[in-house]
Amino acid sequence: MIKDTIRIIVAGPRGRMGSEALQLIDRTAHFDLVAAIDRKNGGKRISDIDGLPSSDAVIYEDAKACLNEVKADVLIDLTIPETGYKHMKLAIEHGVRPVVGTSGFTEEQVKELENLSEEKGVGAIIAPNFAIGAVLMMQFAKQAAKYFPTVEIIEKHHDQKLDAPSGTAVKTAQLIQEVREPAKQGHPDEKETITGARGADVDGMRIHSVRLPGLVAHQEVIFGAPGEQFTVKHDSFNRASFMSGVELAVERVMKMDILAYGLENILE
Ligand SMILES: NC(=O)C1=CN([C@@H]2O[C@H](COP(=O)(O)OP(=O)(O)OC[C@H]3O[C@@H](n4cnc5c(N)ncnc54)[C@H](OP(=O)(O)O)[C@@H]3O)[C@@H](O)[C@H]2O)C=CC1
Ligand SMILES: O=C(O)C1=N[C@H](C(=O)O)C[C@H](O)C1
Repeated sequence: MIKDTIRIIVAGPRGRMGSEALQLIDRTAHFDLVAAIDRKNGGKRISDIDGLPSSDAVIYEDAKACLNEVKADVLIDLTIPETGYKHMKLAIEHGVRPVVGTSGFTEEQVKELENLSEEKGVGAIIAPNFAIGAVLMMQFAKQAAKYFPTVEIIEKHHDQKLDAPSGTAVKTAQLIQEVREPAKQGHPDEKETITGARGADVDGMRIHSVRLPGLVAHQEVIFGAPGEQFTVKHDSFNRASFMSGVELAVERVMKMDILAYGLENILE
């Protein structure tokens, strides 16, 4: 079956994820890179940048100008939280469907974007993690939390990551919150002698963020009960692990008219 071409803008094309997304577009017959948004190299073409695929797509530094001048169906954003949020709003206002992997949005920002997407009838996806295994790990964690409400999340990432906790850990905690009553964990009288020792507190469950060179993206969710422990774990060893999710999101967003927060909402 011949699929309709999907015209795509990528924001953050020089980044670890953005450059991987360009390769995905390059090898996918019905994906067409029509422009990129970067904070430098305005006016150049993607093929002018060392290490990026051969493409005539023009780079814009001004996101608004890009969306005004270029006909596009989807904006893939893989930048930083403040920029990703602005790009997402702009895209929806221009009728371009955003697929956003950028992490670090606040709950209020997600809510605002949900409302905007619904109001404009423009589909959108925010995926805290595009790796299918990570999505399953989050769903299994939610399922386990019904039976094991005492839980700690340990996420481990490369040391160039800007946000902590990771978007995946935040989403995991939110999914667990749907089935777990708030309850303080640990000893009722426990005290941190060094601030932060017990990690971030979400309704009494804890999130710990590890940042080390050599890591990519890893998370374990550890459930404890008297005499037993249950762990759900996922590892991304490279950024190719995220690309099947990006591809799926680009395909699915074309048929959507509201925002989905989390890839689990579009998996069949
Ligand atoms: N959902 C998922 O599955 C995944 C999500 N992520 C998230 O994706 C985002 C990007 O990650 P990663 O690729 O590792 O990060 P990188 O730092 O490698 O890439 C980010 C890119 O965004 C660029 N950028 C920053 N500001 C702007 C701007 N105003 N306009 C255009 N481009 C801009 C940066 O430019 P410069 O180089 O000049 O700083 C850089 O090239 C992060 O939020 C990360 O958490 C990462 C992996 C998987
Ligand atoms: O910055 C990263 O690398 C990643 N960010 C996302 C997150 O914050 O969860 C997804 C993945 O963990 C990789």
